[in-house]
Amino acid sequence: MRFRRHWVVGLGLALVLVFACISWLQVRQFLHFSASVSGSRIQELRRAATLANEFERFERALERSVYLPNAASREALQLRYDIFVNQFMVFANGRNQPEATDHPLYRRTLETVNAFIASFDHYLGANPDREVTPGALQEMLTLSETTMREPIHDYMLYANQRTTLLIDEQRNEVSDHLIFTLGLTIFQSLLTVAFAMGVVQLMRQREQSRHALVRAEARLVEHLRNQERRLEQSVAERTAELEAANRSLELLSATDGLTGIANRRHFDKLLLQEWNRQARLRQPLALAMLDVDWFKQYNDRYGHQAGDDCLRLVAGIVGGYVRRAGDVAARYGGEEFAFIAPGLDAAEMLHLAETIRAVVEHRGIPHSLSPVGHVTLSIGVAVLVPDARTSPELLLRQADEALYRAKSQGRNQVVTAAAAEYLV
Ligand SMILES: Nc1nc2c(ncn2[C@@H]2O[C@H](COP(=O)(O)OP(=O)(O)OP(=O)(O)O)[C@@H](O)[C@H]2O)c(=O)[nH]1
Repeated sequence: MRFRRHWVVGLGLALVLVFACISWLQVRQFLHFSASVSGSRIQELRRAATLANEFERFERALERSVYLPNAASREALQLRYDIFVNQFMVFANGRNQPEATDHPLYRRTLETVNAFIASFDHYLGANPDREVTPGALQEMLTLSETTMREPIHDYMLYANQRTTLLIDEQRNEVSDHLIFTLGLTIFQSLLTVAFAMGVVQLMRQREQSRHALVRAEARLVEHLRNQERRLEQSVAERTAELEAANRSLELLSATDGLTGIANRRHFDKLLLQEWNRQARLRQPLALAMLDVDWFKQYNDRYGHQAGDDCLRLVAGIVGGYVRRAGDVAARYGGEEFAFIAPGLDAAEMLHLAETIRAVVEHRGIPHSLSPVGHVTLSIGVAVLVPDARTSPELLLRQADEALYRAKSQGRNQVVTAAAAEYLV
Protein backbone atom coordinates (compact mmCIF):
# COMPACT_ATOMS: atom_id res chain seq x y z
CA MET A 1 0.00 0.00 0.00
CA ARG A 2 2.78 2.42 0.97
CA PHE A 3 4.70 1.47 -2.19
CA ARG A 4 1.65 2.28 -4.35
CA ARG A 5 1.14 5.63 -2.62
CA HIS A 6 4.70 6.64 -3.36
CA TRP A 7 4.11 5.87 -7.01
CA VAL A 8 0.89 7.91 -7.05
CA VAL A 9 2.59 10.90 -5.41
CA GLY A 10 5.54 10.66 -7.83
CA LEU A 11 3.23 10.42 -10.85
CA GLY A 12 1.17 13.38 -9.62
CA LEU A 13 4.27 15.54 -9.15
CA ALA A 14 5.49 14.59 -12.63
CA LEU A 15 2.08 15.56 -14.07
CA VAL A 16 2.14 18.90 -12.29
CA LEU A 17 5.66 19.51 -13.64
CA VAL A 18 4.63 18.65 -17.22
CA PHE A 19 1.53 20.88 -16.94
CA ALA A 20 3.60 23.73 -15.59
CA CYS A 21 6.04 23.41 -18.53
CA ILE A 22 3.19 23.28 -21.07
CA SER A 23 1.51 26.30 -19.47
CA TRP A 24 4.78 28.21 -19.48
CA LEU A 25 5.34 27.42 -23.19
CA GLN A 26 1.76 28.39 -24.05
CA VAL A 27 1.98 31.68 -22.20
CA ARG A 28 5.33 32.40 -23.84
CA GLN A 29 3.95 31.56 -27.30
CA PHE A 30 0.84 33.64 -26.69
CA LEU A 31 2.87 36.66 -25.56
CA HIS A 32 5.13 36.33 -28.59
CA PHE A 33 2.15 36.01 -30.92
CA SER A 34 0.37 39.01 -29.38
CA ALA A 35 3.55 41.09 -29.66
CA SER A 36 4.00 40.17 -33.35
CA VAL A 37 0.34 40.92 -34.14
CA SER A 38 0.33 44.29 -32.42
CA GLY A 39 3.79 45.01 -33.99
CA SER A 40 2.56 44.37 -37.54
CA ARG A 41 -0.63 46.34 -36.83
CA ILE A 42 1.35 49.37 -35.65
CA GLN A 43 3.70 48.99 -38.58
CA GLU A 44 0.85 49.04 -41.08
CA LEU A 45 -0.78 52.12 -39.61
CA ARG A 46 2.53 53.93 -39.18
CA ARG A 47 3.53 53.30 -42.78
CA ALA A 48 0.18 54.49 -44.10
CA ALA A 49 0.14 57.58 -41.89
CA THR A 50 3.77 58.42 -42.65
CA LEU A 51 3.24 58.20 -46.40
CA ALA A 52 0.13 60.44 -46.23
CA ASN A 53 2.01 62.97 -44.04
CA GLU A 54 5.00 63.01 -46.28
CA PHE A 55 2.80 63.56 -49.33
CA GLU A 56 1.04 66.47 -47.59
CA ARG A 57 4.40 68.04 -46.65
CA PHE A 58 5.65 67.56 -50.16
CA GLU A 59 2.56 69.29 -51.57
CA ARG A 60 2.92 72.20 -49.12
CA ALA A 61 6.58 72.54 -50.14
CA LEU A 62 5.49 72.51 -53.77
CA GLU A 63 2.91 75.24 -53.07
CA ARG A 64 5.52 77.35 -51.24
CA SER A 65 7.85 76.93 -54.26
CA VAL A 66 5.11 78.13 -56.55
CA TYR A 67 4.25 81.18 -54.48
CA LEU A 68 7.78 81.90 -53.12
CA PRO A 69 10.09 80.86 -55.91
CA ASN A 70 13.54 81.23 -54.28
CA ALA A 71 16.50 78.98 -53.58
CA ALA A 72 15.41 78.15 -49.99
CA SER A 73 11.97 76.98 -51.00
CA ARG A 74 13.50 74.98 -53.84
CA GLU A 75 15.89 73.27 -51.46
CA ALA A 76 13.06 72.53 -49.09
CA LEU A 77 11.02 71.19 -52.00
CA GLN A 78 13.94 69.00 -53.10
CA LEU A 79 14.28 67.67 -49.51
CA ARG A 80 10.55 66.95 -49.09
CA TYR A 81 10.49 65.30 -52.48
CA ASP A 82 13.39 62.99 -51.58
CA ILE A 83 11.77 62.08 -48.26
CA PHE A 84 8.44 61.41 -49.93
CA VAL A 85 10.09 59.21 -52.58
CA ASN A 86 12.01 57.38 -49.85
CA GLN A 87 8.88 56.83 -47.80
CA PHE A 88 7.02 55.69 -50.87
CA MET A 89 9.78 53.15 -51.59
CA VAL A 90 9.53 51.87 -48.05
CA PHE A 91 5.79 51.69 -48.38
CA ALA A 92 5.98 50.03 -51.81
CA ASN A 93 8.69 47.50 -50.98
CA GLY A 94 8.31 47.02 -47.24
CA ARG A 95 4.90 45.40 -47.28
CA ASN A 96 4.94 41.72 -46.60
CA GLN A 97 1.41 41.13 -47.81
CA PRO A 98 1.59 39.86 -51.43
CA GLU A 99 -2.11 40.64 -51.93
CA ALA A 100 -1.43 44.30 -51.08
CA THR A 101 1.40 44.71 -53.59
CA ASP A 102 -0.51 42.71 -56.23
CA HIS A 103 -3.60 44.88 -55.85
CA PRO A 104 -4.55 47.10 -58.86
CA LEU A 105 -4.73 50.14 -56.58
CA TYR A 106 -1.21 49.52 -55.39
CA ARG A 107 0.02 49.09 -58.94
CA ARG A 108 -1.88 52.22 -60.04
CA THR A 109 -0.44 54.22 -57.15
CA LEU A 110 2.97 52.82 -57.87
CA GLU A 111 2.73 53.67 -61.56
CA THR A 112 1.27 57.15 -60.92
CA VAL A 113 3.85 58.03 -58.32
CA ASN A 114 6.63 56.58 -60.48
CA ALA A 115 5.40 58.65 -63.44
CA PHE A 116 5.17 61.72 -61.26
CA ILE A 117 8.68 61.08 -59.88
CA ALA A 118 9.97 60.72 -63.43
CA SER A 119 8.33 64.05 -64.43
CA PHE A 120 9.50 65.72 -61.28
CA ASP A 121 13.01 64.40 -61.75
CA HIS A 122 12.81 65.92 -65.13
CA TYR A 123 12.47 69.33 -63.44
CA LEU A 124 14.42 68.77 -60.23
CA GLY A 125 16.30 65.53 -59.89
CA ALA A 126 17.62 64.91 -63.42
CA ASN A 127 18.54 68.56 -64.10
CA PRO A 128 19.47 70.14 -60.80
CA ASP A 129 21.24 73.14 -62.36
CA ARG A 130 18.40 74.00 -64.64
CA GLU A 131 16.36 77.04 -63.68
CA VAL A 132 12.84 75.97 -62.77
CA THR A 133 10.38 78.52 -63.71
CA PRO A 134 7.33 79.34 -61.62
CA GLY A 135 5.26 78.18 -64.54
CA ALA A 136 6.95 74.78 -64.41
CA LEU A 137 6.35 74.56 -60.66
CA GLN A 138 2.73 75.50 -61.18
CA GLU A 139 2.49 72.72 -63.72
CA MET A 140 3.94 70.27 -61.30
CA LEU A 141 1.58 71.37 -58.56
CA THR A 142 -1.35 70.92 -60.92
CA LEU A 143 0.04 67.56 -61.96
CA SER A 144 0.44 66.55 -58.34
CA GLU A 145 -3.07 67.64 -57.43
CA THR A 146 -4.65 65.99 -60.46
CA THR A 147 -2.66 62.78 -60.73
CA MET A 148 -1.23 62.06 -57.27
CA ARG A 149 -3.81 62.97 -54.76
CA GLU A 150 -6.50 60.54 -55.86
CA PRO A 151 -4.41 57.36 -56.26
CA ILE A 152 -2.57 58.04 -52.99
CA HIS A 153 -5.83 58.75 -51.22
CA ASP A 154 -7.44 55.63 -52.73
CA TYR A 155 -4.51 53.51 -51.86
CA MET A 156 -4.37 54.91 -48.33
CA LEU A 157 -8.04 54.08 -47.98
CA TYR A 158 -7.43 50.57 -49.26
CA ALA A 159 -4.39 50.13 -47.02
CA ASN A 160 -6.33 51.29 -44.03
CA GLN A 161 -9.19 48.95 -44.88
CA ARG A 162 -6.72 46.09 -45.34
CA THR A 163 -5.05 46.97 -42.09
CA THR A 164 -8.38 46.98 -40.28
CA LEU A 165 -9.26 43.64 -41.91
CA LEU A 166 -5.89 42.23 -41.02
CA ILE A 167 -6.23 43.48 -37.48
CA ASP A 168 -9.67 41.83 -37.27
CA GLU A 169 -8.29 38.55 -38.60
CA GLN A 170 -5.39 38.68 -36.22
CA ARG A 171 -7.69 39.61 -33.37
CA ASN A 172 -9.79 36.53 -34.18
CA GLU A 173 -6.67 34.41 -34.29
CA VAL A 174 -5.54 35.84 -30.97
CA SER A 175 -8.92 35.21 -29.41
CA ASP A 176 -8.96 31.61 -30.81
CA HIS A 177 -5.48 31.09 -29.49
CA LEU A 178 -6.44 32.63 -26.18
CA ILE A 179 -9.54 30.43 -25.89
CA PHE A 180 -7.48 27.32 -26.67
CA THR A 181 -4.82 28.34 -24.15
CA LEU A 182 -7.44 29.14 -21.54
CA GLY A 183 -9.23 25.83 -22.18
CA LEU A 184 -6.01 23.89 -21.90
CA THR A 185 -5.03 25.77 -18.75
CA ILE A 186 -8.45 25.11 -17.20
CA PHE A 187 -8.16 21.42 -18.13
CA GLN A 188 -4.69 21.28 -16.61
CA SER A 189 -5.91 23.10 -13.49
CA LEU A 190 -8.81 20.66 -13.15
CA LEU A 191 -6.45 17.73 -13.54
CA THR A 192 -4.12 19.24 -10.95
CA VAL A 193 -7.01 19.93 -8.58
CA ALA A 194 -8.27 16.35 -9.09
CA PHE A 195 -4.82 15.03 -8.37
CA ALA A 196 -4.49 17.26 -5.30
CA MET A 197 -7.89 16.07 -4.07
CA GLY A 198 -6.78 12.47 -4.65
CA VAL A 199 -3.63 13.04 -2.64
CA VAL A 200 -5.59 14.79 0.11
CA GLN A 201 -8.05 11.89 0.12
CA LEU A 202 -5.20 9.42 0.39
CA MET A 203 -3.66 11.40 3.24
CA ARG A 204 -7.04 11.65 4.96
CA GLN A 205 -7.55 7.89 4.61
CA ARG A 206 -4.11 7.33 6.02
CA GLU A 207 -4.86 9.68 8.91
CA GLN A 208 -8.19 7.94 9.52
CA SER A 209 -6.45 4.55 9.50
CA ARG A 210 -3.91 5.88 11.97
CA HIS A 211 -6.68 7.23 14.22
CA ALA A 212 -8.57 3.94 13.96
CA LEU A 213 -5.39 2.12 14.95
CA VAL A 214 -4.84 4.45 17.90
CA ARG A 215 -8.48 4.00 18.97
CA ALA A 216 -8.17 0.21 18.63
CA GLU A 217 -4.98 0.30 20.68
CA ALA A 218 -6.69 2.44 23.33
CA ARG A 219 -9.65 0.04 23.39
CA LEU A 220 -7.29 -2.92 23.69
CA VAL A 221 -5.36 -1.24 26.50
CA GLU A 222 -8.65 -0.37 28.23
CA HIS A 223 -9.87 -3.94 27.77
CA LEU A 224 -6.61 -5.32 29.17
CA ARG A 225 -6.80 -2.85 32.07
CA ASN A 226 -10.39 -3.90 32.79
CA GLN A 227 -9.37 -7.52 32.68
CA GLU A 228 -6.44 -6.74 34.96
CA ARG A 229 -8.78 -4.85 37.32
CA ARG A 230 -11.26 -7.73 37.28
CA LEU A 231 -8.43 -10.18 37.90
CA GLU A 232 -7.08 -8.03 40.72
CA GLN A 233 -10.58 -7.73 42.16
CA SER A 234 -11.11 -11.45 41.87
CA VAL A 235 -7.70 -12.10 43.46
CA ALA A 236 -8.53 -9.59 46.22
CA GLU A 237 -11.91 -11.27 46.78
CA ARG A 238 -10.32 -14.71 46.81
CA THR A 239 -7.61 -13.44 49.16
CA ALA A 240 -10.23 -11.91 51.46
CA GLU A 241 -12.18 -15.17 51.38
CA LEU A 242 -9.04 -17.13 52.10
CA GLU A 243 -8.10 -14.75 54.89
CA ALA A 244 -11.59 -15.05 56.34
CA ALA A 245 -11.37 -18.83 55.99
CA ASN A 246 -7.94 -18.75 57.62
CA ARG A 247 -9.24 -16.56 60.41
CA SER A 248 -12.18 -18.86 60.95
CA LEU A 249 -9.87 -21.89 60.78
CA GLU A 250 -7.51 -20.21 63.20
CA LEU A 251 -10.45 -19.40 65.42
CA LEU A 252 -11.69 -22.96 65.14
CA SER A 253 -8.25 -24.34 65.87
CA ALA A 254 -7.97 -21.97 68.83
CA THR A 255 -11.48 -22.50 70.16
CA ASP A 256 -12.94 -25.28 72.17
CA GLY A 257 -15.71 -26.86 70.18
CA LEU A 258 -18.03 -27.49 73.12
CA THR A 259 -17.78 -24.28 75.13
CA GLY A 260 -16.64 -21.71 72.55
CA ILE A 261 -13.79 -20.38 74.73
CA ALA A 262 -10.04 -20.93 74.04
CA ASN A 263 -8.91 -24.53 73.90
CA ARG A 264 -5.89 -26.09 75.57
CA ARG A 265 -3.56 -25.57 72.61
CA HIS A 266 -4.41 -21.89 72.38
CA PHE A 267 -4.16 -21.56 76.15
CA ASP A 268 -0.60 -22.95 76.10
CA LYS A 269 0.35 -20.46 73.41
CA LEU A 270 -1.24 -17.48 75.18
CA LEU A 271 0.27 -18.50 78.53
CA LEU A 272 3.76 -18.42 77.01
CA GLN A 273 2.99 -15.13 75.26
CA GLU A 274 1.68 -13.45 78.45
CA TRP A 275 4.54 -14.90 80.46
CA ASN A 276 7.09 -13.30 78.14
CA ARG A 277 5.24 -9.99 78.10
CA GLN A 278 5.05 -9.88 81.92
CA ALA A 279 8.76 -10.79 82.03
CA ARG A 280 9.52 -7.72 79.90
CA LEU A 281 7.25 -5.57 82.10
CA ARG A 282 8.51 -7.22 85.31
CA GLN A 283 4.88 -7.64 86.36
CA PRO A 284 3.18 -10.66 87.99
CA LEU A 285 1.24 -13.25 86.00
CA ALA A 286 -1.72 -14.78 87.83
CA LEU A 287 -3.22 -18.17 86.95
CA ALA A 288 -6.32 -19.96 88.27
CA MET A 289 -7.16 -23.60 87.58
CA LEU A 290 -10.89 -24.29 88.02
CA ASP A 291 -12.46 -27.76 88.19
CA VAL A 292 -16.14 -28.71 88.41
CA ASP A 293 -16.76 -30.74 91.58
CA TRP A 294 -18.27 -34.17 91.36
CA PHE A 295 -18.69 -33.95 87.66
CA LYS A 296 -18.52 -37.67 87.06
CA GLN A 297 -21.50 -37.96 89.34
CA TYR A 298 -23.24 -35.14 87.48
CA ASN A 299 -22.82 -37.01 84.20
CA ASP A 300 -23.98 -40.18 85.85
CA ARG A 301 -26.98 -38.47 87.32
CA TYR A 302 -28.06 -36.17 84.51
CA GLY A 303 -26.48 -37.72 81.48
CA HIS A 304 -23.58 -36.75 79.28
CA GLN A 305 -25.62 -34.23 77.30
CA ALA A 306 -26.61 -32.35 80.43
CA GLY A 307 -22.96 -32.58 81.47
CA ASP A 308 -22.07 -30.77 78.25
CA ASP A 309 -24.68 -28.09 78.95
CA CYS A 310 -23.31 -27.68 82.45
CA LEU A 311 -19.79 -27.27 81.08
CA ARG A 312 -21.03 -24.64 78.60
CA LEU A 313 -22.75 -22.75 81.42
CA VAL A 314 -19.67 -22.76 83.62
CA ALA A 315 -17.48 -21.75 80.64
CA GLY A 316 -19.84 -18.81 79.98
CA ILE A 317 -19.51 -17.64 83.59
CA VAL A 318 -15.71 -18.01 83.61
CA GLY A 319 -15.36 -16.38 80.15
CA GLY A 320 -17.49 -13.46 81.38
CA TYR A 321 -14.58 -12.35 83.58
CA VAL A 322 -12.24 -11.75 80.69
CA ARG A 323 -12.21 -7.94 80.96
CA ARG A 324 -8.69 -6.62 80.51
CA ALA A 325 -6.10 -6.99 77.79
CA GLY A 326 -4.24 -10.26 78.24
CA ASP A 327 -7.03 -11.96 80.24
CA VAL A 328 -7.63 -15.49 78.96
CA ALA A 329 -10.37 -18.00 79.84
CA ALA A 330 -9.78 -21.51 78.45
CA ARG A 331 -11.01 -25.04 78.75
CA TYR A 332 -7.97 -26.84 80.00
CA GLY A 333 -9.43 -30.31 79.52
CA GLY A 334 -12.54 -32.35 80.55
CA GLU A 335 -14.33 -30.43 83.27
CA GLU A 336 -11.24 -28.32 84.09
CA PHE A 337 -10.85 -24.61 83.13
CA ALA A 338 -7.95 -22.13 83.36
CA PHE A 339 -7.91 -18.34 83.75
CA ILE A 340 -4.87 -16.15 83.07
CA ALA A 341 -4.90 -12.63 84.51
CA PRO A 342 -1.69 -10.68 83.74
CA GLY A 343 -0.81 -7.97 86.28
CA LEU A 344 -2.99 -9.24 89.18
CA ASP A 345 -1.22 -9.91 92.46
CA ALA A 346 -2.14 -12.90 94.66
CA ALA A 347 -4.81 -11.03 96.62
CA GLU A 348 -6.48 -9.70 93.51
CA MET A 349 -6.40 -13.09 91.84
CA LEU A 350 -7.77 -14.73 94.96
CA HIS A 351 -10.58 -12.23 94.96
CA LEU A 352 -11.38 -12.81 91.29
CA ALA A 353 -11.31 -16.61 91.73
CA GLU A 354 -13.52 -16.34 94.80
CA THR A 355 -15.99 -14.20 92.85
CA ILE A 356 -16.18 -16.78 90.03
CA ARG A 357 -16.61 -19.62 92.47
CA ALA A 358 -19.39 -17.74 94.30
CA VAL A 359 -21.18 -16.86 91.06
CA VAL A 360 -21.18 -20.52 89.91
CA GLU A 361 -22.37 -21.65 93.32
CA HIS A 362 -25.10 -19.05 93.44
CA ARG A 363 -26.22 -19.94 89.94
CA GLY A 364 -27.58 -23.04 91.69
CA ILE A 365 -27.21 -25.57 88.93
CA PRO A 366 -28.86 -28.61 90.47
CA HIS A 367 -26.54 -31.48 91.33
CA SER A 368 -28.30 -33.95 93.57
CA LEU A 369 -25.20 -36.09 93.96
CA SER A 370 -23.12 -33.20 95.30
CA PRO A 371 -23.09 -32.75 99.07
CA VAL A 372 -24.25 -29.13 98.61
CA GLY A 373 -26.98 -30.05 96.06
CA HIS A 374 -25.70 -27.84 93.23
CA VAL A 375 -22.74 -27.48 90.94
CA THR A 376 -19.66 -25.92 92.54
CA LEU A 377 -16.08 -25.18 91.55
CA SER A 378 -12.72 -25.89 93.22
CA ILE A 379 -10.07 -23.35 92.26
CA GLY A 380 -6.29 -23.35 92.66
CA VAL A 381 -4.53 -19.99 92.28
CA ALA A 382 -0.86 -19.21 91.66
CA VAL A 383 0.86 -15.88 90.97
CA LEU A 384 4.49 -15.49 89.84
CA VAL A 385 6.69 -12.67 88.60
CA PRO A 386 8.49 -14.16 85.57
CA ASP A 387 12.27 -14.27 86.13
CA ALA A 388 15.17 -16.67 85.84
CA ARG A 389 13.97 -18.85 88.72
CA THR A 390 10.40 -19.26 87.49
CA SER A 391 8.66 -20.65 84.41
CA PRO A 392 5.14 -21.14 82.96
CA GLU A 393 5.37 -24.83 83.90
CA LEU A 394 6.08 -23.88 87.54
CA LEU A 395 3.08 -21.53 87.53
CA LEU A 396 0.89 -24.31 86.16
CA ARG A 397 2.22 -26.83 88.64
CA GLN A 398 1.63 -24.49 91.60
CA ALA A 399 -1.91 -23.71 90.46
CA ASP A 400 -2.55 -27.42 89.96
CA GLU A 401 -1.21 -28.24 93.42
CA ALA A 402 -3.41 -25.53 94.90
CA LEU A 403 -6.41 -27.00 93.06
CA TYR A 404 -5.55 -30.41 94.37
CA ARG A 405 -5.51 -29.02 97.90
CA ALA A 406 -8.84 -27.29 97.29
CA LYS A 407 -10.30 -30.64 96.30
CA SER A 408 -8.76 -32.48 99.18
CA GLN A 409 -9.83 -29.82 101.67
CA GLY A 410 -13.50 -30.34 100.77
CA ARG A 411 -14.03 -28.73 97.31
CA ASN A 412 -16.10 -25.56 96.54
CA GLN A 413 -13.24 -23.32 97.65
CA VAL A 414 -10.25 -21.31 96.42
CA VAL A 415 -6.74 -22.22 97.50
CA THR A 416 -3.59 -20.27 96.68
CA ALA A 417 -0.29 -21.95 95.89
CA ALA A 418 1.82 -23.03 98.78
CA ALA A 419 5.28 -22.20 97.35
CA ALA A 420 5.52 -19.01 99.38
CA GLU A 421 8.94 -17.99 98.17
CA TYR A 422 7.64 -17.48 94.65
CA LEU A 423 4.31 -15.95 95.49
CA VAL A 424 3.84 -12.30 95.00
N1 LIG B 1 -20.38 -34.51 79.82
C1 LIG B 1 -19.08 -34.44 79.70
N2 LIG B 1 -18.34 -35.02 80.60
C2 LIG B 1 -17.01 -34.97 80.55
C3 LIG B 1 -16.39 -34.27 79.56
N3 LIG B 1 -15.03 -34.33 79.73
C4 LIG B 1 -14.84 -35.09 80.84
N4 LIG B 1 -16.03 -35.46 81.37
C5 LIG B 1 -16.27 -36.27 82.51
O1 LIG B 1 -15.85 -35.55 83.67
C6 LIG B 1 -15.62 -36.57 84.63
C7 LIG B 1 -14.48 -36.23 85.50
O2 LIG B 1 -14.47 -37.01 86.56
P1 LIG B 1 -13.38 -37.07 87.64
O3 LIG B 1 -11.99 -36.79 87.08
O4 LIG B 1 -13.44 -38.28 88.44
O5 LIG B 1 -13.70 -35.88 88.59
P2 LIG B 1 -14.98 -35.54 89.42
O6 LIG B 1 -15.96 -36.54 89.21
O7 LIG B 1 -15.37 -34.15 89.03
O8 LIG B 1 -14.49 -35.57 90.87
P3 LIG B 1 -13.68 -34.47 91.52
O9 LIG B 1 -12.95 -33.69 90.43
O10 LIG B 1 -12.73 -35.16 92.42
O11 LIG B 1 -14.65 -33.63 92.23
C8 LIG B 1 -15.47 -37.85 83.89
O12 LIG B 1 -16.54 -38.69 84.21
C9 LIG B 1 -15.51 -37.50 82.47
O13 LIG B 1 -16.16 -38.47 81.69
C10 LIG B 1 -17.16 -33.65 78.60
O14 LIG B 1 -16.71 -33.03 77.68
N5 LIG B 1 -18.51 -33.80 78.74
